[in-house]
Amino acid sequence: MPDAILELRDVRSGYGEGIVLDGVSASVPKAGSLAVLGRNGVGKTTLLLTIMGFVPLRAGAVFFAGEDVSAMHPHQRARRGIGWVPQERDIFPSLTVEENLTVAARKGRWDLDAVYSLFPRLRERRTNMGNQLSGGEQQMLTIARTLMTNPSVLLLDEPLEGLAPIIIEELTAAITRMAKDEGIALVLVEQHATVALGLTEDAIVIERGVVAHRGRSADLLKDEKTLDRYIGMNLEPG
Ligand SMILES: Nc1ncnc2c1ncn2[C@@H]1O[C@H](COP(=O)(O)OP(=O)(O)OP(=O)(O)O)[C@@H](O)[C@H]1O
Repeated sequence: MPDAILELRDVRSGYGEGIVLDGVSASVPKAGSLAVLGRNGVGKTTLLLTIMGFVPLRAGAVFFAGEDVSAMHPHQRARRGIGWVPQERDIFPSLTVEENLTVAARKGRWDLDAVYSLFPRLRERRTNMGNQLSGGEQQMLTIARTLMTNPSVLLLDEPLEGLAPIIIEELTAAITRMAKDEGIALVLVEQHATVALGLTEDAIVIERGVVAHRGRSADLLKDEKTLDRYIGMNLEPG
């Protein structure tokens, strides 16, 4: 697929002797968005870790902007433009919000003004230390910090996990705005299928190491039978 920013070809990966993903293929168009769905433990996080290079490939390949990055270290992939937003809210606790943002900065459309306009709460908290933030604010800062590196694709690992409804609303609004940004593609791992499908154009469902279903997010959102079969109860946040 020539217009793909990210492409996984028959990806096989796992931990030690164990194989988690066993032939996963998927692609994300430039400025497109892909939801990665599936029950607990099917390998959604492993998929993101494999894209970043933290979990080694056993077979297959990962292409970014047409280049095979399979043999590259995670920091090389990050420098190429793959932005990873980990689940565990990775910020510097003893730096201020603004320092957390500026240490990550690379030239591009996402600068302090742009991320503050996406997350007004961070502008209000700009002089607070990282460890003085609520869980939701830490999640916003983790996303904003990755945006400051001006990635071409952003990998989001369960960004809404454990957050209060009001913060979930703010974050989904921000993710919607990011998804509309011409310059950035999204891969969104999320347990809550309806939220993830509302935020993305395309979706894959992983089961037993392979892509069990793929399609347009809007179509899957209406397809209760398929959702129930592959994902079960995790349809709503909370
Ligand atoms: N560091 C690790 N070492 C060994 N096995 C691991 C490791 N991390 C994850 N696994 C296993 O790999 C499988 C996939 O885990 P992964 O976290 O990718 O799933 P997930 O779909 O993201 O799950 P969840 O929705 O619960 O976050 C699970 O069986 C898990 O126990």
